[in-house]
Amino acid sequence: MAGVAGRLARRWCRSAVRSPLQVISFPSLQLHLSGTAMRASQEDFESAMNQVKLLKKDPGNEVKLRLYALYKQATEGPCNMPKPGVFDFINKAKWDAWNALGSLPKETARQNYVDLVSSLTSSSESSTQVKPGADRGQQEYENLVVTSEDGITKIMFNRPTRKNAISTQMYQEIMLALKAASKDDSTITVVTGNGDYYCSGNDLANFTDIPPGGVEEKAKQSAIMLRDFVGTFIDFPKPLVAVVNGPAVGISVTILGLFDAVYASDRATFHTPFSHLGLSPEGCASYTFPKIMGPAKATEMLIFGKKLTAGEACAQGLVTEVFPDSTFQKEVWTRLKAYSKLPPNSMRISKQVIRNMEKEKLHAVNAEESSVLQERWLSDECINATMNFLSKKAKL
Ligand SMILES: CCCCCC/C=C/C(=O)SCCNC(=O)CCNC(=O)[C@H](O)C(C)(C)COP(=O)(O)OP(=O)(O)OC[C@H]1O[C@@H](n2cnc3c(N)ncnc32)[C@H](O)[C@@H]1OP(=O)(O)O
Repeated sequence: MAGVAGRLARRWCRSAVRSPLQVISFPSLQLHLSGTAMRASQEDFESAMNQVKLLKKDPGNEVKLRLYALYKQATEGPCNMPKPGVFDFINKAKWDAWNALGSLPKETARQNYVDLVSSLTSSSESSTQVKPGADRGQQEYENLVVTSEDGITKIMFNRPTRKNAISTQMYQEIMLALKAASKDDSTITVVTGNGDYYCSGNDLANFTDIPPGGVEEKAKQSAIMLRDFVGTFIDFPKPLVAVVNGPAVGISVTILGLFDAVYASDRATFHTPFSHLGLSPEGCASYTFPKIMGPAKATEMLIFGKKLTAGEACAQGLVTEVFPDSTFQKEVWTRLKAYSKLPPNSMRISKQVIRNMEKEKLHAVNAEESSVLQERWLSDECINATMNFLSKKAKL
């Protein structure tokens, strides 16, 4: 283990830790954070405070609630306050958000708070550059092509030479693209892949970019990023559709349980080889998959790594409908264009009604899965499997 970690460590690059501690104050919820975050210097703190003051837009109640919850968790630990009454709407929403963090450690909550504020500053910068409804992204994103047409924003994974494996930068880009899509004037958002694959999951080379803090620090940063990434899907407010053009692996499969519809080519396969990689499920699949397909079928996928055909995934409820590959694009886009003309507010509200009861639970599951994976990434089983893939000794 030490030898392998050492080999990984030698490949580590820079990655100076930028951890601003910020104070955010908006009229409806006065949120203050004081004290010192784990890795934030006083200088970072002051500069971050200034950045927050420059935010042009109120980030909205959902984000403010998350900030509130993380702040409370970071400063007071798990929620142990009595639940406010049902008619005390604001305090109940705050209590719900805090309580949903369960036993998330104070340190992690503190760091997540800092990261959230940092992502707010970058997404507000990007949203000022993005024109709603316009083709927005070819130069803005390195690993995505984002277009908006006919009321549909399409987010396409664009690393076909690596089977659309999701690099660290790509996780960030997907979060930014989703945040922009949630605010643009499209009615439906679609995620798809360029090339023969939909997505080969996490880029296994992500774990070779180790920061000065070492593998433990890397695992911690990855868990934070994973939690934020999956959280963006949980909170996505509009109908979200996956157009699965080819094989899908790992995290690109697990998050399908958070989509509102999944259309698949009959070339697509669905594979979550977590045990083979020394990992454990993420993307809320430990909760959504047993719900969707029943525990026995979920076990075959999530524990034994059984690869499903598109037809099998459809029979088990993970996929909405399968199309022959030869007509896949035409049929799916014709259908989506028709759906995109439905009244947008009605669709959003229906999604809320269908999903909102589950949100709290999903955030708690996400936090738990991310913290379990933080440990897994440091295990011999996982390090050896990653090294085997990277040294070309193993493939799925
Ligand atoms: C960090 C925060 C979040 C983490 C969340 C946890 C997520 C978990 C997961 O997603 S687990 C799943 C991880 N994915 C894999 O294990 C897939 C690995 N890839 C393969 O087994 C194969 O590449 C394949 C079966 C997907 C495709 O095989 P084949 O058709 O033979 O193509 P190649 O192997 O030649 O692939 C072409 C090129 O792409 C590189 N590549 C493909 N997938 C990945 C990947 N996931 N990570 C890194 N690189 C990948 C592959 O190495 C080839 O590169 P090369 O041309 O050899 O340089």
